[in-house]
Amino acid sequence: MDKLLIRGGNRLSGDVVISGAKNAALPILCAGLLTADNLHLSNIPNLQDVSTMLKLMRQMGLRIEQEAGSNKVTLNGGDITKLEAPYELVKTMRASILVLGPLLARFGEAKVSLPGGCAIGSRPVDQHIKGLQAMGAEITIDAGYIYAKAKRLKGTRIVTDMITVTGTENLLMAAVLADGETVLENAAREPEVSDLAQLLVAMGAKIEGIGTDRLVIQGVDKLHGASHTVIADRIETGTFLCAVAAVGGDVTLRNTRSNLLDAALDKLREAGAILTTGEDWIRVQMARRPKAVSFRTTEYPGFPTDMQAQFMALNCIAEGTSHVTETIFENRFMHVQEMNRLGAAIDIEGNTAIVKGVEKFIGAPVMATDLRASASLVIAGLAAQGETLIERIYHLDRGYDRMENKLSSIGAQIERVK
Ligand SMILES: CC(=O)N[C@H]1[C@@H](OP(=O)(O)OP(=O)(O)OC[C@H]2O[C@@H](n3ccc(=O)[nH]c3=O)[C@H](O)[C@@H]2O)O[C@H](CO)[C@@H](O)[C@@H]1O
Ligand SMILES: C=C(OP(=O)(O)O)C(=O)O
Repeated sequence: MDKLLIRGGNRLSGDVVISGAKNAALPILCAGLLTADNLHLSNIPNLQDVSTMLKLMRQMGLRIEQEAGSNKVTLNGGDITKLEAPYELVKTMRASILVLGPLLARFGEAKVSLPGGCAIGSRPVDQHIKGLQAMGAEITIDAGYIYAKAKRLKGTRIVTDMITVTGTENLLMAAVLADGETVLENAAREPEVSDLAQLLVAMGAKIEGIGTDRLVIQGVDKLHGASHTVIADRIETGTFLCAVAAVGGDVTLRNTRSNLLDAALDKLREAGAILTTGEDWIRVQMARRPKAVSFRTTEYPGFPTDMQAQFMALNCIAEGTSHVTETIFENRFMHVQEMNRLGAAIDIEGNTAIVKGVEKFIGAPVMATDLRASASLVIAGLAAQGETLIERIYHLDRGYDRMENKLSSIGAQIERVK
């Protein structure tokens, strides 16, 4: 199993090109199930979850063309034969639940494995199911599979109990081919939801309220092909910004947008980073020890839960004490124990971590437990004195496009070892 070996202490400098967003690319690939025409997609990131999603799509009968070494993918859903997402693929990637809405909307039938609970929380899909049932689907759950059937989904008003990102995306993809009007209240406003909605509009869908918490969809009979460029990955962007803020340096991130992560950028400025931004770049300069910053995670446009662990790494070596409150997932502090192994001083009280800044991390062997926890350990390793060996980095590979290559190119000493 691959591991990452990091020798900490190097300042970072140079340019990094940010990839397309994982959390936009995954639902967008599922939109390929909604039409028999070609979807031409660009800026698809090269990461494990995308490979898994493409494998799932191929199994269903989608034709996929992908030029080697390019970030372009063409999908054709003209010959879909298998309306099923099996456990073997769903268990490695939660986003595979996103095939449920499109399959049901276009083919009236789907069999999708229930995604298992994972390290960050129980993550049920009851809101996806409740919404589809409200649209007239008959849904049963048997032996770990969701069996869904509907002659044609019917538009209706759906109010989800909480804001759910993939729940909104699943119901949106169901609603675009439903009969009549669907109103999604309490919709997620994450930029990745809007990116999916923009693609659906390019395919002929009728959607109003994009970017708001109320999406109004007029169902159409058929969608057609389209071309779309996936938005920049704001979480990859934030991860690199945190790395520079933790170890110091001067780095410009290209192909990204500062207005996708305002809350995180405010916190970085508070921590002492100097940020300058252009239309598609962000420059970060850090020449001091970071200052501790307190925050609570919330839905977009608030501080993203997917950046909590990386900022925790920064706080560990900051001047002062911070309070970090996680409000989205009930078990997203798995990195705390590993950071304490690297010399951090973190206590947990309920859903708040109290982080007392220490002078430095000291390198040690640690274990990655989930995707963003892995990224936070990489940041800790880059800032640490001595060597850090991170095990189980398959979590990192799920969601980052060649992270160690990008970090090496700006001066980090990081290598993949067996
Ligand atoms: C592939 C993808 O886009 N993943 C992102 C998506 O995950 P995901 O879409 O799974 O996260 P949700 O927004 O659905 O989850 C928010 C909260 O609602 C709960 N919930 C959700 C659905 C449901 O049917 N019932 C229920 O109880 C969840 O357990 C969680 O506590 O949004 C999360 C929150 O920004 C991010 O951390 C993930 O990176
Ligand atoms: C939790 C995440 O992803 P997923 O929903 O795919 O598990 C993430 O991207 O941080």
